[in-house]
Amino acid sequence: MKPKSKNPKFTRKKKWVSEVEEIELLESWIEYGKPDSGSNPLSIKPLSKDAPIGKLEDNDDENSLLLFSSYGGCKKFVQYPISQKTKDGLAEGKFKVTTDIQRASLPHTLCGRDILGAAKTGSGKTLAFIIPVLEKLYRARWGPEDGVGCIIITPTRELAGQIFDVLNLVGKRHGFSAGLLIGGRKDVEVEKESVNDLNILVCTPGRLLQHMDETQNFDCSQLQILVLDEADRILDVGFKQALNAIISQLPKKRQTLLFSATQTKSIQDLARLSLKDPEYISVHKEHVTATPSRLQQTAMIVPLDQKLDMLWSFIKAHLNSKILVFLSTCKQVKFVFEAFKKLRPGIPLTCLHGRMKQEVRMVIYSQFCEKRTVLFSTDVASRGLDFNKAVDWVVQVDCPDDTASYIHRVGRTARYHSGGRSVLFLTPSEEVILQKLQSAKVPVQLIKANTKRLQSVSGLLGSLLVKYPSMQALAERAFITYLRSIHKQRDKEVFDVMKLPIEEFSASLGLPMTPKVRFLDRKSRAGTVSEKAPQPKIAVENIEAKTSIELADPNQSKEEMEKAFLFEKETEIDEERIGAENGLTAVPATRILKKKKLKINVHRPVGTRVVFDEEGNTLPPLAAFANTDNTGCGKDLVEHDIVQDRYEKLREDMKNRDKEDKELHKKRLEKMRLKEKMKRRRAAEVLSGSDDEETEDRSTKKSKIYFDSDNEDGEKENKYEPGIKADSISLAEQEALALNLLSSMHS
Ligand SMILES: Nc1ncnc2c1ncn2[C@@H]1O[C@H](COP(=O)(O)OP(=O)(O)OP(=O)(O)O)[C@@H](O)[C@H]1O
Repeated sequence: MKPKSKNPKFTRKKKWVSEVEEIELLESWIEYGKPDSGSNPLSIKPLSKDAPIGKLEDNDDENSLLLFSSYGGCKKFVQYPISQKTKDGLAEGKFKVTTDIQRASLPHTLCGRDILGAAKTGSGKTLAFIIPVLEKLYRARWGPEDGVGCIIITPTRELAGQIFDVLNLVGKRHGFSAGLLIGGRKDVEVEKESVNDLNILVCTPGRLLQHMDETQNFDCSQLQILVLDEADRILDVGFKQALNAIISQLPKKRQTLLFSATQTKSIQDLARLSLKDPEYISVHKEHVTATPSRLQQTAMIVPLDQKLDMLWSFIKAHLNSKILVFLSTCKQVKFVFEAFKKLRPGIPLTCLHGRMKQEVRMVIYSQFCEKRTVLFSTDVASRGLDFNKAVDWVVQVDCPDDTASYIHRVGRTARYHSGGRSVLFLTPSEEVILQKLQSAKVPVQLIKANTKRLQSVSGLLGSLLVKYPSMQALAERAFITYLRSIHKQRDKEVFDVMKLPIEEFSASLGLPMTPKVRFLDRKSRAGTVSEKAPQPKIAVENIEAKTSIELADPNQSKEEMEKAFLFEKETEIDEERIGAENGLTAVPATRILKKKKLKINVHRPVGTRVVFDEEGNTLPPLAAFANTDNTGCGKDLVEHDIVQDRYEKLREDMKNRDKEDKELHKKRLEKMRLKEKMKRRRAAEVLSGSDDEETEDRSTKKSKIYFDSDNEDGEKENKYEPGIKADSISLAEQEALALNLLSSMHS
């Protein structure tokens, strides 16, 4: 029974389901459930006695309809007891055959039951909740004057936009009004005026709460159905407060649908949502893997300081692919995007992160849907997004927070019936996550990268940082935010900031000095690290500032390049080896961190202060940083040497680059001059054609014409030899002069 509206505005005036439509609806049900002869056609009995009867919620004051829960076997949408309007919408969207999750959940959701739906990424969960939403309101004869009947909550704005599009497509034959309420849009005031007239809200938690708090008369008291897409994320701590506040304002009597590829089963979460006997529908159970079977997943061990080299080389080897690259922080995304853009890999690059303006985010999202590019992104693009044309590769440069995050990230490829590939870069200390993935039924193959094809970019990044001072700040922020993100990770078994080669990492970003990270005592850190695990020691001296990058062989085919780069030698996940390495890391990292009170200074990198030694020479500030204990003189020197060394290399590199630039400039000038000369000669020939007899005067005339066109004031001046009047020398003389100049430049 539809709840009675307290608000006079919401009294039902119009019947939205006409008699004819109602009969059509019933006929479609009758078609699949033979009614007993002579029985009331509105009370349909199940086909078999064993099949459970799901009592459809009273959709009409007079009639109570029955629906079979055993519709699970129907493969085509046209066979379902849904309205013709929804069927038409589905047909227009070219949705004919149901997917597993749709087939498994629709019989329950259409009966009005609460469900927790779990199915692999890209398996069609969106339609699995859009259809019952439309049907619920349709059967309740919901109309514009009834206000908000459904709320769909989703964690990101892009995903909300995507769901809104599907809703518009499938529900366009219905008369419901729907609105997209997401943050970052300026028109919140306009939204406030119309939000009460909307029937279906697709929103992010923040914006919905804003309306609940600020919009006058905002009324959800008649809500019929609530959907949480990416439910586990919405129920996560990040959204906890907002969600609790939202739920407290919704009526308890409603249908609630939770969907995700990684579903929550926490009793607390379910209690928070006041679910009523929810059905747990998981199509995972029947599958061997938790990820799509068409997804080829690989992982590589890459030392932290070689990650950018690896990423660069990967991109260069896959220039014809659509690649989605995940990094852990906005600053990293910004830095890698800006730096790689300047280095021009030969494929368009874009980036997406939460700090961007919403309009820009939307443009980038739709660009990536259309074009073959590389998109650097934070986890803002990790859930739900269905990039139109298939993503070929998902590259996880930084390790995901947990297995759920991994599943969602790789789920951006291999969607519906298409295939895809993914690669995960793991630092040696993060290798343990592979075990966790395996136990979560995620089949990842550990492969070895072909290091012969690895192209180093750290030297180039160093030069970029010198050339573009703003890049230096970006690199510092990328460095610091990455370390902070690792420090903040909950799973200390996988993430241990103490195990990271910090100096080398800083150098790999092109930073001449390591920005200050306030670890407590560095000396004790060194001690703890050596106790725990062997580090990939890559000497700073070895990171050569290379000034050029090899270009990928254009004659090589795409497949060849990819194979050569990645699959030098593939190995299965070696459980014993992981176990052995785990043995080395037996000391729980949390304890060490607690004792040391790790603090990372974000605001004041040491690199901004100049320190002088006793003789007045400038010392790199890192030397001061190294001097954390009174007796650490030797260490200071080592630190100093390393930094000095790096400085020298950078300086040398810059000198070489300057030389190259000058040469280039010279050549360019030379070309210009030759062009000018040719122009003059041509002008001279034109003039000589009109008067062959003239010689002396002609040359004057010609130069006059030439110089007049160059100088609007009519002032004649020789471009190359100031002080010599152009019309005082002949053309032959001018040419000789130019040749002389050129030859002197060459020498
Ligand atoms: N029945 C269907 N017939 C044809 N295509 C479908 C059907 N259901 C879904 N799709 C298509 O499959 C793709 C993935 O669907 P959807 O985005 O709903 O997946 P999802 O399960 O929600 O994924 P994620 O877990 O990543 O959010 C979309 O392009 C969608 O159009």
